[in-house]
Amino acid sequence: MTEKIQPSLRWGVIGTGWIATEFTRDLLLDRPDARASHSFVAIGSSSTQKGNTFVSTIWASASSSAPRPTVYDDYHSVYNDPNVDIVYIGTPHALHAQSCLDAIAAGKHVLCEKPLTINEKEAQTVIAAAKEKGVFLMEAVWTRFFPLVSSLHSILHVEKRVGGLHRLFCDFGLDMQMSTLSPTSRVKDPALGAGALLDIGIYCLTLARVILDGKAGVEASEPEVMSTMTIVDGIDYSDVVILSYPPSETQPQRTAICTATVLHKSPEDFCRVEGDLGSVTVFGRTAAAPFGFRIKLNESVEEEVLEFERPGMGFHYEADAVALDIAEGRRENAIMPLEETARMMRLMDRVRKANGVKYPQDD
Ligand SMILES: NC(=O)C1=CN([C@@H]2O[C@H](COP(=O)(O)OP(=O)(O)OC[C@H]3O[C@@H](n4cnc5c(N)ncnc54)[C@H](OP(=O)(O)O)[C@@H]3O)[C@@H](O)[C@H]2O)C=CC1
Ligand SMILES: O=C1OC[C@@H](O)[C@H](O)[C@H]1O
Repeated sequence: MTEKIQPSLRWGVIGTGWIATEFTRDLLLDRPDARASHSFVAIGSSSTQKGNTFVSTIWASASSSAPRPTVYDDYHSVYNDPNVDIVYIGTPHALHAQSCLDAIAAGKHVLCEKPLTINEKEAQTVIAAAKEKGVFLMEAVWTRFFPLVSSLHSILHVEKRVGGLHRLFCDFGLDMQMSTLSPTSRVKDPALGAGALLDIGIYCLTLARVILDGKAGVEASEPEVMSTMTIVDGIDYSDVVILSYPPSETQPQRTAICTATVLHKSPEDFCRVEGDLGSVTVFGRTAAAPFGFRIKLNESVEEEVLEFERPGMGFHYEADAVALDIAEGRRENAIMPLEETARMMRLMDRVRKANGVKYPQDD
């Protein structure tokens, strides 16, 4: 029997901040169960010194066999590097659209951090460009790829352990110490796309979709939306978004109450789903980093606890999925399809518009 060749990707990374560091570290981990292999060939940074520090810090602890990437003091050199298969975009929100367009124009596949862009209009432009160029594009909503999320979906929608679902509560709160941050911080500056909804609220909306929508894909039903936002210095510090899904042939009416704030840390039990037969509580560091969930059936006093370990932070789940897609000639991913990204951007546009939160890109 011939051994199947594992897909491999050569990454170019732009931006050398927090997420780019964690993403790169994770993909360099030795993983016995890896479904794909990843190497880093180019890093683009605003400065060579920053880029070199990024590489020396990460590669100091990476496997010694991992080759070091070329460091560029700009992003365009990464897009134009012939050794790069795919560009990972880890810059602030407002830069995503242009970086995606530039990478796509250079013929590169793209994995771009969430949110793909500032609004749906920009997202549609980027999606159209990727389709026209025939390259792969995905918004890096990494949580969708966690085994925890697929297990939760299967327990709720295939096994139907808690029966028909009624309500979901999900909170993503972080104390970002806003008063101490520079006005140019990406989580404070509206020009960079700051605001709780686009940065962290998106995770609760994602869990609401994955959990309350049986299909969680393009065929999912459209909810009614109600919302309120607390706005400080032009950005939303705290949000409440209520999604009300109409009853379907297979499910009763369902309501999701999604909250996000940059002022307070949410509790470890950050999400609860209630159904006819019981409830499920999802716990973890945040809605971006769930560790497990507990199932409590009405008839039982015991809770069943499922915990999920992952090597590193868990960024390899999305990266392996991308590598498999590209190796098999797909130009989008079935778990995070482009229409789903557009739909999520549309939902966030509606919430912002209803509450008067506007970015320069909305004009
Ligand atoms: N999936 C997840 O769990 C997470 C996702 N994210 C997403 O990742 C993206 C980046 O977030 P994060 O890593 O926290 O941000 P950081 O501020 O830590 O890093 C952003 C990097 O982008 C580059 N950059 C280019 N222009 C600017 C600018 N005007 N201001 C600041 N940085 C700039 C810089 O790299 P350089 O100077 O080298 O060019 C900087 O280091 C966001 O889209 C965010 O939503 C963030 C955290 C977690
Ligand atoms: O995606 C994210 O998840 C973790 C948060 O710390 C960060 O601000 C956000 O961008």
